[in-house]
Amino acid sequence: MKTGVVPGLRDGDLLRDRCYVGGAWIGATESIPVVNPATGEAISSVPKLGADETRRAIEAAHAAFGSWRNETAKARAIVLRRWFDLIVANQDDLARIMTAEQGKPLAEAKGEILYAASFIEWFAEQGKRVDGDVLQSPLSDKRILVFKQPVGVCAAITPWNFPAAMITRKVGPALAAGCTMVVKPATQTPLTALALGVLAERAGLPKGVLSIVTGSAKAIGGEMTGNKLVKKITFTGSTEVGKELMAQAAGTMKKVSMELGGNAPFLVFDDADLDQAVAGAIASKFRNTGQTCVCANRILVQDSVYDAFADKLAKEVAKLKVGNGFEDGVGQGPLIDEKAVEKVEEHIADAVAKGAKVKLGGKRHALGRTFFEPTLLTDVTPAMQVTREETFGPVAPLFRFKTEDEGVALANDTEFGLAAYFYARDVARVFRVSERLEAGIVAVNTGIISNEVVPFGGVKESGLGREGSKYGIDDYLAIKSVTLGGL
Ligand SMILES: NC(=O)C1=CN([C@@H]2O[C@H](COP(=O)(O)OP(=O)(O)OC[C@H]3O[C@@H](n4cnc5c(N)ncnc54)[C@H](O)[C@@H]3O)[C@@H](O)[C@H]2O)C=CC1
Ligand SMILES: O=C(O)[C@H](O)CS(=O)(=O)O
Repeated sequence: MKTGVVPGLRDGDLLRDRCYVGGAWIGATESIPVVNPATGEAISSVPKLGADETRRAIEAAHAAFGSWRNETAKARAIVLRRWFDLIVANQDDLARIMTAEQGKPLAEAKGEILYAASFIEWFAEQGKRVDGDVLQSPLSDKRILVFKQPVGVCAAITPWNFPAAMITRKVGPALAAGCTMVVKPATQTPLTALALGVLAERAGLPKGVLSIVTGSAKAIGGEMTGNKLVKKITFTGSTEVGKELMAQAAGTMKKVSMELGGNAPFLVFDDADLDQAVAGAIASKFRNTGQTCVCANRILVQDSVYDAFADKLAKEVAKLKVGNGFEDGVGQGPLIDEKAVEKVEEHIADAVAKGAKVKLGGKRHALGRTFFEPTLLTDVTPAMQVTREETFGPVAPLFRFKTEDEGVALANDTEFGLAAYFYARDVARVFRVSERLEAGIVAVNTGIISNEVVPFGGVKESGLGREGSKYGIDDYLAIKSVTLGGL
């Protein structure tokens, strides 16, 4: 196996340049380079697979489904727990592979590995609590039972910004429920996914239960959404692609789960603790260099505290260290690619052209490549692109509002509804605003909402379904009623 360029990697066997299909590691005549976004160096390469290999993975998942679903939930949990233990034991190597291919600081990557592992641990247990029902029959000669059964072969397509967690948040519940799964990771970050496959194999996951395919997104996605053997599609990524996949899946009536784009408002009311609000804004806005779907995308500050908040926030943003994720103390890695930098520049230029002011940053970092200065914009108005589009970068645009009603109306003025944050201390206001915000995930006096217990998902055009939590396994189950007559 190619070891590639991953500083400090101890177990080179985790770095795979082949795909895991039906329990075999396979290559292809063509390959796709995997590049370190911080340095531009080629780390490794992965096979350019297409519809044929995807079909092979789906058929292997179908063949494995019968025996995997017939295992007891406890037996499945034992294998998943072994996988969890191996992920935790290999946390450092997995994080190094992630930092090399995605760029996030090593400490943040280690955090993601534990976050990813938590979904395997959580759903190993949740699988054992999938119970049916015996219902009160309205007829004396009948009994009514409810069975919850695994939907079957599932297919997952995942994004580059959380190369581990977005995979385990899908594979965990699917396998715990008794389903089998084929995963297509993002083209930019396949190595973390393949390393997770190595550990799943070491954990004793039966061949075919999990496959990981890399290559042409359209060809692989087309096979996943069109193949009759696939009963569910689960996708995390942009709303645009999510809609495309949903339309493709409709042809064979597949279940779909969609975790899509966001445009999170971050409200600071006049009764907020401003220091807490600043800490929350830093945590939410600049996590993963602003490349998460739940990042604060619009920071809305009540008039009377606007200047004080802006000054405090500027002081903290100025402390953020930009650099290679392997360097100590770096809190902001590179953006994933040149296209991402151009989108950030476009949003800043549009805002300034329409009257916004750059209080801090505003341009590409002196380090070059895809590094960008953490940026604070003030006097931002709803006429600007940053209001409507997800920046997906380290830009904090500050808007003003006067009244609570105006703040909530501004916050809700978007077709997205994934996360929403606000800082306030008045209890009545906390309940009023929590209930009025149009989002699937609301955070009060905190900037971080991500753990395995929280039901994660959006409303409006941010998606369908919930991942993680005690609800996350439901999307991988089908409810069957059984009526016994003639009693
Ligand atoms: N709601 C959530 O949890 C998340 C949402 N996102 C959203 O995704 C965007 C950024 O992530 P990206 O990876 O650039 O999104 P993307 O939608 O371009 O790609 C996501 C995945 O879909 C694949 N893909 C792209 N086009 C496809 C097609 N036609 N058929 C099949 N697969 C296809 C990609 O290869 C990747 O694996 C942002 O809008 C962000 O908000 C990203 C991560 C999490
Ligand atoms: O891809 C994302 O942005 C994640 O869903 C965000 S989180 O789950 O890590 O908060």
